[in-house]
Amino acid sequence: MGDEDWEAEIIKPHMSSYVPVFEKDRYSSGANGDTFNRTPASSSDAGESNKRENTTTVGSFGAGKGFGNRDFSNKFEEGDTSGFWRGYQDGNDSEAPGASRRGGRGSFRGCRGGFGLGSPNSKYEQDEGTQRTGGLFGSRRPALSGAGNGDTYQSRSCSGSGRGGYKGLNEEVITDSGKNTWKSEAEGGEGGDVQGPKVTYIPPPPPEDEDSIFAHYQTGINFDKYDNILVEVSGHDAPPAILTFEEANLCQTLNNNIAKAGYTKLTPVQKYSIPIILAGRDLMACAQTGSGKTAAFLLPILAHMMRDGITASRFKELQEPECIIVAPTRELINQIYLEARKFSFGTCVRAVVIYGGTQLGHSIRQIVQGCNILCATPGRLMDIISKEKIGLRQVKYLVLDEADRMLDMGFGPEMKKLISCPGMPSKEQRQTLMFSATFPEEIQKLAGEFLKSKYLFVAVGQVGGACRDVQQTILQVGQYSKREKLVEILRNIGDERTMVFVETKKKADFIATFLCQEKISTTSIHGDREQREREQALGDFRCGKCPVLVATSVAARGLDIENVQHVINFDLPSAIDEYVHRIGRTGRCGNTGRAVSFFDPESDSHLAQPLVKVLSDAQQDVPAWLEEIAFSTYVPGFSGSTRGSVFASVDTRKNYQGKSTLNAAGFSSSQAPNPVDDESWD
Ligand SMILES: Nc1ncnc2c1ncn2[C@@H]1O[C@H](COP(=O)(O)OP(=O)(O)OP(=O)(O)O)[C@@H](O)[C@H]1O
Repeated sequence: MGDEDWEAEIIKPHMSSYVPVFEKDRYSSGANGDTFNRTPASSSDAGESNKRENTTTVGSFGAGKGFGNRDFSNKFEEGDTSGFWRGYQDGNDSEAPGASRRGGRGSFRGCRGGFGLGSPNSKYEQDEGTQRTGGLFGSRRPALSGAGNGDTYQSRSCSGSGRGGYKGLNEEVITDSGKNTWKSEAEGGEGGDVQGPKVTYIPPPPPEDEDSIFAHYQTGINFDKYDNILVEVSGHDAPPAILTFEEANLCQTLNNNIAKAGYTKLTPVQKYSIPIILAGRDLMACAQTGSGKTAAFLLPILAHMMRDGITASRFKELQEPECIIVAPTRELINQIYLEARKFSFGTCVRAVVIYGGTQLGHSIRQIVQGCNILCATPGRLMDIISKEKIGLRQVKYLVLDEADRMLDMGFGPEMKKLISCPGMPSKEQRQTLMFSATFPEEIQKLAGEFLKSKYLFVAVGQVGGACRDVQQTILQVGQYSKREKLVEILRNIGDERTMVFVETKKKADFIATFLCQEKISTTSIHGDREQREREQALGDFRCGKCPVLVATSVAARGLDIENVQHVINFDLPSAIDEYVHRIGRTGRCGNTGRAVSFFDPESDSHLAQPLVKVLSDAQQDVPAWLEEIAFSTYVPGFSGSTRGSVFASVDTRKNYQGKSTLNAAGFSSSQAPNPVDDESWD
């Protein structure tokens, strides 16, 4: 997109969006069971929808093929290799780059802009539709297309035209190793080399009233048990932990905001991280999912800003934020932004969020109004920097949330570009903070490039009460029995909020559709859905309208949703760390939750050993059959990723000689008085 384009976009008025929801009320099986129908939200929707429908569904299951239950099941199990099923069963489906995305196998090809969803914003949408239809790239939209009388649910509208697929703004990338290292934004950003369809989505502004800003959920019955969790701090001259918010000596406004947020007690990661950050140290912190890492970095950063007498940000074409926070998914960065807005309430600190899948002009408009804390996904951040709307000279704090993901091969290159951008202060001149629930050894080594050599490492243990916050069950379920088992479990669960994780985007659509057919209100989120659809899906799940959310790993990290009581791993992820993040969507902040995982020995045997380790570390029952598989696939020297028996990850600075301290959180300070050879570990 050229420089002028975003300015043109700016004058477009905000348009509300129409978003599909997989919901039992709005879907029904066709009379003959062949077509999965969607009742248009209104007749005008339908009209608009049909007018714009321009979908070629050759080989896809929109063309009168089965979405009736029986057909569905037969095709799946008999291995029909036509249309959707072929793509699906090949196991590559939309995640794979190359051939399968570009068609050639008959699945999900040739759809050019066909998103037949009715929208009252016809002009606006038509513009978008025109671009999609006429453009080089096929629409990525998971169309619910209004074709003919009954709308036909097309799970994935297409994956590119004959001229090669557009790699979307939010792709899950399968690397050569087969490891899914999706990255949300970095590919094909609006200002990047790869030109995609013009993105016009403007997210609705968050509510402004104080009650909404400070809305929070209750800590759970196990919150107090956090006090017994072991914490290890490694590195030297670590400042002592604090036991209370008062000890942090924050300014009155921050204290008020903390109280309004309902925080009365520090979590272990906060007890250790807040004083470390206040002391100006770089930090790598590894703590259990849902244990308050966001506030652990936001509060001391804000405290510093207030202490330094930050001046109110004002309108300027080039903004120079003091703090940049990056996270791997759009939804997560938005959540972090909302936390930043909450804690900075009543101060002159202005937080801004920008992320892909939304109109670039909108991002720029937000920034030019003033920006002290910039929350961004990597692709959009680099776009905005290249457009010279953000200068980096004033950056004092760089935060990588889900840091292991931010540094892996998906986002690592983007992050390296960021720290070598002109103007970005060197690591000696800025404070760099990394947070995650998992820190594999190889990633810790990469992190050295970003952190001062004397950074501190905080590892919060998972033994004690918190380990039982998520009750983990592993069931041996073969591929062809999974759907049946899923329905059985969901029927037992009733209306309790449940996230169902699957491995691929197509499968997410497929399972969501299947569940709707089973009259279970379901929505889905994955990287091929339009951003407005993703946000709507999350909204519907959050408010309980759709108590089941089918998701790919795009939703595995960071999302903090009240009352998620269950996580079901319909497919296990390829890596154990991802498993840890996924089950962490439940059992947050001292609440309890359950995770059920379908283990298919055909495809999941490589996970047996790390799973046994994770289960036993968390004091969960380990099924005998799993132990047997783990034993038969025994890999000598395996240490369960980088896990120790107490901590999810440990400091891997190999020749580290400093004393690390192991304390029940908050009971004593941690000091590591012996200086270490700072470079010795790499
Ligand atoms: N001290 C506290 N008291 C009460 N609630 C808290 C406290 N700290 C955090 N919370 C709440 O706990 C929830 C989880 O926090 P947060 O999302 O920061 O966890 P996290 O450690 O970043 O999780 P993940 O690893 O999944 O990203 C949030 O709703 C947050 O508001």
